[in-house]
Amino acid sequence: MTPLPRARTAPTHRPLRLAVAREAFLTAEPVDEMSVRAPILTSWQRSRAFRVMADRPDLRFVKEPNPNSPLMLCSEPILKQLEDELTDQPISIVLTDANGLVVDRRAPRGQLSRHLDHVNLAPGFSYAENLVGTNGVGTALESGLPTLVSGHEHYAENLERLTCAGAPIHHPISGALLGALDLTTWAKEPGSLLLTLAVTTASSIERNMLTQASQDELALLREYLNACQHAGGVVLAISDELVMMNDQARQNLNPTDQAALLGRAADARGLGRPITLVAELPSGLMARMHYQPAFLDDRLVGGVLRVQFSSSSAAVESQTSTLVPMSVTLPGLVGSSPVWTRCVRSVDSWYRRREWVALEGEAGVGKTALARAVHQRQHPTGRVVVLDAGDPGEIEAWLDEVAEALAGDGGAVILQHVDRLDPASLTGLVDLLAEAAAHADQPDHPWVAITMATERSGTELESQLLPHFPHSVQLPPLRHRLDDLPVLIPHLLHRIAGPQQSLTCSPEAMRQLMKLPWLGNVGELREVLQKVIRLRRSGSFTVEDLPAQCRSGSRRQLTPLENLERDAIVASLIANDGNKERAAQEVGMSRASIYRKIRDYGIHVQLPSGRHA
Ligand SMILES: Nc1ncnc2c1ncn2[C@@H]1O[C@H](COP(=O)(O)OP(=O)(O)OP(=O)(O)O)[C@@H](O)[C@H]1O
Repeated sequence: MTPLPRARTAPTHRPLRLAVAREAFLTAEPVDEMSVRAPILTSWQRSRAFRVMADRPDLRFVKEPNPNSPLMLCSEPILKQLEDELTDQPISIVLTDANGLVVDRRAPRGQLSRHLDHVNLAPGFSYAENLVGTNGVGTALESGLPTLVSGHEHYAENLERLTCAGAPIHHPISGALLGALDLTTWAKEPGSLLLTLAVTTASSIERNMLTQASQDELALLREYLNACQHAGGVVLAISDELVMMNDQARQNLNPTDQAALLGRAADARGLGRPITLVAELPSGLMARMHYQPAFLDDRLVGGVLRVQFSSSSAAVESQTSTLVPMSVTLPGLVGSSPVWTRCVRSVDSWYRRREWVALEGEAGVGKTALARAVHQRQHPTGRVVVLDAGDPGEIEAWLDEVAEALAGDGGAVILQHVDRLDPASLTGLVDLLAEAAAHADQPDHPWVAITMATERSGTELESQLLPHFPHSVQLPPLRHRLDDLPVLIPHLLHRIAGPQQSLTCSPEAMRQLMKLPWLGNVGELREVLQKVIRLRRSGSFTVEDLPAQCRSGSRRQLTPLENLERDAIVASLIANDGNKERAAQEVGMSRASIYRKIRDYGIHVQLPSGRHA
């Protein structure tokens, strides 16, 4: 049984002082800390950081609970017994999943039940702390500890008539947080024993799960060991609660690739049939994954993923360097994620061979910065001419500038946004490049790089311009290399505010920034940090210092493969004018899955028609 921390079990019995303290907190006045228990004050601070509105909490319907989830099935007999024991007591039993979604509620008919309906403490609604603020369910889940929240300790005004005792439920083997068991009664009722009862009930559910889980997991373990012995190579096994990974996977794959594989395995885990998937991992390895479901009798208990690596050029290149690309340090640029490092290394080696390069990618990913930096690494004071085809002004004059730059002595010429040129101007540029390409191997001739967006198939650009560029490199969007944020943020703060600045990013702000999609990439990150610096120039900035657009978004950080999937869904929604059914078909998932993923990934798409999908 989980021990009860005393501070969480002894609510203040001074409701008036507590109400005054809460009022002071909500109006940003100094709070008498003697009136509020420390865990409650900490939770209020989190609620404020989450922007919960105390007078209007976000009591939203999220989804119908799944009655067949392992948590629900294992809890059922325990909840039934408790319900029988509590007959006629004004106590409601609430079960939630790990996200605070209420999956079961049992309450005696009458006033309490009606009040719970009124405050949406009902199946399908979420009581997560980031939506509702301090409460027995959300705060127990957020802190991972049994928590009693009574009357005015609730952050939301409309919960102050209640006392809630929440106890987290953990998986008995993996220790993963599965949900919370909450007992709710009127605030005027004594609540001290409620928390003890909540904790013992949560423990009974965990014990019940252990009995069930050991059978399921033994069945999965058998399949996993079988695959390790007979298939060799990288093997993973995954169930709802458990992940197993053999030594081959741990020793040969870097953590980002491991996370990507686990993300893909997690996607496949609900499938009852075998499938084979091919995907490029963040390091560039091409992985061929064979997923085999595992059953105990007729019940799906998980699946085993066997992984082979194909000999694509990227894979071979990566494998020869123990799967992690070697890093190249470039002036003014930072980043150590394998995808970014691989691009840097490639462009740098082509530059050193004086071979021209086309850099592709979304706005702000660093195409121009990378082309400039590889040149400056070799020639710190060398000539760099950057000409923007996206804003050429008078086109004849722009082409003259290009001709002059190409005729110059050595150096680098970077032509930005060439995909934005109209066909006639593109032909003019192609003629100039064709002439320059004839001398490209001479040492005093400039090295040329072009930048462009990724979509280009079937265009004149592809047929006329790209043949002059023996190499193309696709720069990854920032959301596919979020592990670079911890180095990018201090670097950009330093660049924006100069070496004197002492501003740092707090861990909680970093966690929030890692959850955002960064559609404008490093350029957008730079703008966000510029705004932060305008308001704060020293200390550590928090979520509250971030611009409003950065405070919402998906609740968790997505894995690299989840990010790829998110992008595919967004592209498909746009291509299908927001029709979710057609988009689901196109990306090969069920209608229910696409709805779930749109919600999980926090997707909001503005269609060209101006509508939102
Ligand atoms: N790895 C990096 N390290 C440090 N700064 C970076 C990095 N990548 C990009 N930046 C910075 O981000 C900003 C945007 O980069 P850049 O202009 O090169 O993007 P781009 O891909 O050429 O964008 P666009 O297509 O919109 O012109 C620049 O200020 C650049 O210095």
